[in-house]
Amino acid sequence: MAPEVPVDVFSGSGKVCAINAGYSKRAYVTFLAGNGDYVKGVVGLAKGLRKVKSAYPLVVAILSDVPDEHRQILKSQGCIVREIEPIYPPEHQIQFAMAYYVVNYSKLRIWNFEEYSKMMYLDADIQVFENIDHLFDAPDGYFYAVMDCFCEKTWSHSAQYSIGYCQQCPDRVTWPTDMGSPPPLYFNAGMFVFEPSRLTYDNLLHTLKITPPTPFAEQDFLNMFFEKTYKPLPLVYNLVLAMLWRHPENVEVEKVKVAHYCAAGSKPWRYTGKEANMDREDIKMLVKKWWEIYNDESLDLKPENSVAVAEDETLTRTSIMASMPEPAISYIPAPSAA
Ligand SMILES: O=c1ccn([C@@H]2O[C@H](COP(=O)(O)OP(=O)(O)O[C@H]3O[C@H](CO)[C@H](O)[C@H](O)[C@H]3O)[C@@H](O)[C@H]2O)c(=O)[nH]1
Ligand SMILES: O[C@H]1[C@H](O)[C@@H](O)[C@H](O)[C@@H](O)[C@H]1O
Ligand SMILES: [Mn+2]
Repeated sequence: MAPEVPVDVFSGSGKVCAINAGYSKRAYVTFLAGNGDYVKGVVGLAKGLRKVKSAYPLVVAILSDVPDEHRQILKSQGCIVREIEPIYPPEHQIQFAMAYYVVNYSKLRIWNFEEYSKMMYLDADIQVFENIDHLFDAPDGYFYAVMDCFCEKTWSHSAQYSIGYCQQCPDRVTWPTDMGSPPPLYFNAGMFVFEPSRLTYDNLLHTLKITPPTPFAEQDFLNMFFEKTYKPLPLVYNLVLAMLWRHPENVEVEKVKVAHYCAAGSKPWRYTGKEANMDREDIKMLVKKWWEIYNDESLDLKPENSVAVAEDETLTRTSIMASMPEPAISYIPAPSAA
């Protein structure tokens, strides 16, 4: 059934904006920084979402250092490219679990994408194997994400790691009473469902200003900020690959809907098989599945839709986006499921 089309938000263009139509108030969103190879991850993700016939478009929040050539590739794959300003944490001596994690604070800008009522954030190193659109139907007012695992070396700075505690198997090592109460549930921030909101956005930025950075950067920050509204999703919605060898009893790999290639050495576009655990059959299978999607030309955006991209680029920017830096955003319809 055709959704109701509300008032045109394109200032003075007189055109009805599909962004504002009911069906397009939801979108997937990812984040891209720099001129490196993460762009491949976004292309793979765009194609993966098309393969599973997602009904919603993929917005890519990019920093200004993403080269033009990469922006064009993303648009040609049907992505909605939105440039965002970087966000920095307050200055502080801190060692991030990975030095580049500092860039991820900029992700907080996606709370300002208020023309969407609900969004699902996916890291560029994520791939979807099944349609997960139904997660948008989860009740509003919560922050949905999958619980993380604390067992990899990236966690060696933490109290959890030092005593061998992991929330994925809380009975293995019980939390010692002399360490206070056990930490609250902690999610991996590579995948989450949230509601953009100016109020939340302002609050996030304000709170960040008074919050010293910590090793997992915005992931720690979001865990703290959304502690009370966090609702855990089943593991199949974000399989952090280390789960395969850290908690095999919790994983049924054939049921996984979303794989997160975050384990050291597992990014498919950099995969060599040499790092620890990377010679596992399940890892090889998941890397192969990623490449099959990435290389599948039938999943490229069809040329007839690309024309729509070019036409839409001539539209004036919405007032909501007027504060965004150039280049102007472009809107394209949800990628065809064909
Ligand atoms: O040079 C880069 C580095 C990162 N990214 C983007 O930032 C995301 C996060 O980086 P990784 O996927 O490499 O990080 P991890 O999965 O190891 O990190 C986890 O912890 C991070 C802490 O900052 C974030 O919360 C991230 O979403 C979460 O999955 C990438 O997917 C990608 O979307 C880039 O675009 N370019
Ligand atoms: O975000 C991080 C990262 O993705 C690591 O690779 C993983 O081992 C951690 O559990 C997670 O918190
Ligand atoms: Mn990731």
